[in-house]
Amino acid sequence: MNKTAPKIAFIGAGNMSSAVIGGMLKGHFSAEQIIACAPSDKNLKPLSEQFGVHTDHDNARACAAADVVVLGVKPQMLKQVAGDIKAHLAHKPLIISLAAGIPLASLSEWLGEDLAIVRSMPNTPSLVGVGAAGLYANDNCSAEQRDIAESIQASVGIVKWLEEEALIDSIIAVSGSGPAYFFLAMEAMINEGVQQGLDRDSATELTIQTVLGAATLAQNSNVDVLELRRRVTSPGGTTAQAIAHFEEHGLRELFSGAMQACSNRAREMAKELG
Ligand SMILES: NC(=O)C1=CN([C@@H]2O[C@H](COP(=O)(O)OP(=O)(O)OC[C@H]3O[C@@H](n4cnc5c(N)ncnc54)[C@H](O)[C@@H]3O)[C@@H](O)[C@H]2O)C=CC1
Ligand SMILES: O=C(O)[C@@H]1CCC=N1
Repeated sequence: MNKTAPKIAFIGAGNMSSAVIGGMLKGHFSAEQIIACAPSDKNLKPLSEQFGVHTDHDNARACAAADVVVLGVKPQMLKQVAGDIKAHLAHKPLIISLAAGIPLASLSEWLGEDLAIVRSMPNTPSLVGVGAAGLYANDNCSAEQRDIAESIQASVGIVKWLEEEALIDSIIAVSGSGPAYFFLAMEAMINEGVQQGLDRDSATELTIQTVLGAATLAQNSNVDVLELRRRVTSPGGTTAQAIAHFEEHGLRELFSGAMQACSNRAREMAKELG
């Protein structure tokens, strides 16, 4: 393996692969090192035009030349793709699977029991360098391979190594799917802002800045989010009314239920697809 500039093949070039590739290029990786594969040009063209990475329609050829193979296809496609590339992994590249709900046991069975495999659960804010990922490696991974997996994810955001594979399903519930919860909340806030008379552009800009501001403040404060909320909430004031409405209507239970549904679905997918 080329330790300084490993060749990295992304199999699947959709939302998540594009987000990681885009973020990597803003970090210390070069377009020269990266090849993205997909059946059609629809996803590949923007990647070659925007980022200048190599592209190919041939998964097997890209895998045969790679030090690291990142599996970025839908979980439903993974078994078939694994079957197509298995014969081209004799040089034992590091495999990184981004797939939700596909356990290491299935990946090893489909690709080769002796391969070093890391499960990674990133999220789409990787594209702008503020991703959050959880990693879990099988016992075949060397320290050097763990470092490579970590350096790919660390170039696009924060990384947490997990003690148990099952915790990948918790990472999905918190950060893998998490951006969607906030996009939904933002959509609702924008629509209500418009309902109350703001123009859509202003409502959108103010909502985005508020979410960014809250996250940035939480990240840079030495107090917890509960205290930060208290500081917004004047007794007898406006925020208190909004928070009381959320509490009365079970916002906490809604989050718990949604996040449990999320990780339960990952476990179901493992039974259906793994
Ligand atoms: N979208 C997200 O926020 C996250 C997704 N993931 C995981 O990332 C993986 C990819 O998800 P998305 O990027 O959202 O899906 P997507 O549908 O946007 O991308 C899938 C890509 O695979 C390509 N593809 C389909 N068949 C192929 C084949 N036979 N060979 C090579 N490429 C093929 C498609 O052309 C497309 O480029 C999934 O396993 C998902 O669980 C993980 C974390 C977050
Ligand atoms: O919805 C999904 O299945 C993927 C995994 C985490 C985020 N998106």
